[in-house]
Amino acid sequence: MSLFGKLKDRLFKSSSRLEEGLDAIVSDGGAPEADAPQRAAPEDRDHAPPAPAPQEDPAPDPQPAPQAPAATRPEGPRDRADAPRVQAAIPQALPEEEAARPGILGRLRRRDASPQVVRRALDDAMLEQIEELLIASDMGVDTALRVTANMAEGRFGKRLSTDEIKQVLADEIARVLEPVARPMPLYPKKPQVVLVVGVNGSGKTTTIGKLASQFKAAGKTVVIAAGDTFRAAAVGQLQVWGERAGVPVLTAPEGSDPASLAFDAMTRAEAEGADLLLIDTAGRLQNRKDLMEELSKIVRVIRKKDPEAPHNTLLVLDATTGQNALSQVQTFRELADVTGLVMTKLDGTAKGGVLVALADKFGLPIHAIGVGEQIDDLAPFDPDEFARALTGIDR
Ligand SMILES: Nc1nc2c(ncn2[C@@H]2O[C@H](COP(=O)(O)OP(=O)(O)OP(=O)(O)O)[C@@H](O)[C@H]2O)c(=O)[nH]1
Repeated sequence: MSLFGKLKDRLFKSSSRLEEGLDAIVSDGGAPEADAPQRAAPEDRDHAPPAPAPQEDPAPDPQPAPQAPAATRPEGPRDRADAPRVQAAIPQALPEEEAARPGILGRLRRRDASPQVVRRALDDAMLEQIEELLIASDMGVDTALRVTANMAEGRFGKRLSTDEIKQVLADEIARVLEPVARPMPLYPKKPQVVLVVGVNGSGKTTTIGKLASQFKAAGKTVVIAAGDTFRAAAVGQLQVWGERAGVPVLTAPEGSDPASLAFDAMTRAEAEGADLLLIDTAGRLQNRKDLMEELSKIVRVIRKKDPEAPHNTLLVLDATTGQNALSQVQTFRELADVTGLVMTKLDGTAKGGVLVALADKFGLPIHAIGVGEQIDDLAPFDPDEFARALTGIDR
């Protein structure tokens, strides 16, 4: 199955909720009409999206991982724009004499070629209903308002079908997501230190395992440090993932100082000439002050070896927590200098919309998304693909 198929399949809960909601909204006050190609004016997009922010990072490695293999990348919007033309070509393919003939068969065929669809005029009431639907899919009030306002621009009063609304919605969502969709930058620095933070259970361990596996597959040497030294189970889990990924995991006795482990891990990674050092950390938000001290001590100590470390601080967020993810970003930004996000558990949640809210509110890069528990279930974040999966657009 293609990556798009997998993502769409796994985002089923979000997309089906949106899809059903849109169907109900259009039916409520809409009327069936011939499926003339009343496409939602793509030319309305003259307020062009800002170009994706250039990576300020100095000289990123030309082969950043994780990257989707080119073959699995979805088609871009330009490819999609071609689709209606292909569909529109089908009725024209009728044999000439049959199309000209006013007989029953000809009329039937023509009717088949233009099935009825329900359309509804885009008005304030409809926009409000769409807004509510987006809020219910965890997009948050501000983002839902912005997305619907953009949808209305140049389309107010136009009659739209569910499919046309889905397309407009997907375009608007992709516009919000485009500036933040950036793979984790890689630097020529050895070792590049990646501090991984997030609340317990958000998927840090799993994400570290998946990242280690992908970096290794991309030819990088990786070392993992099990920095949550207070929880033996967490260390054990990380060791399992290290084995799966074929990457060494440095551990320390239970209850020992995580900063001292981080220092030892730096020493080893340097000695071995490792490309990357991934440091797991504790996620006990119950005592914020302790956690802040613990994280800042890790940073202080590794900076004795490299004043620029950590080069990345990844915040791992569990998508199933919905709006809670927003407050986690706020909190962790106070605890650490978060440079990018990884969103996990997007499979099987109806709360995928939170990612749009996160992009809109914080503008932090989203490096990757977790779509399952297996080692290869970490996908690069592709805004167009995600927007289509979220809105339930079929390929
Ligand atoms: N379905 C799904 N499950 C995931 C994903 N990522 C992680 N998980 C599961 O979420 C649970 C918690 O993941 P961990 O990686 O242990 O989370 P953690 O943040 O390290 O948690 P602690 O070890 O408690 O600090 C595990 O059961 C994982 O299998 C994902 O993308 N999709």
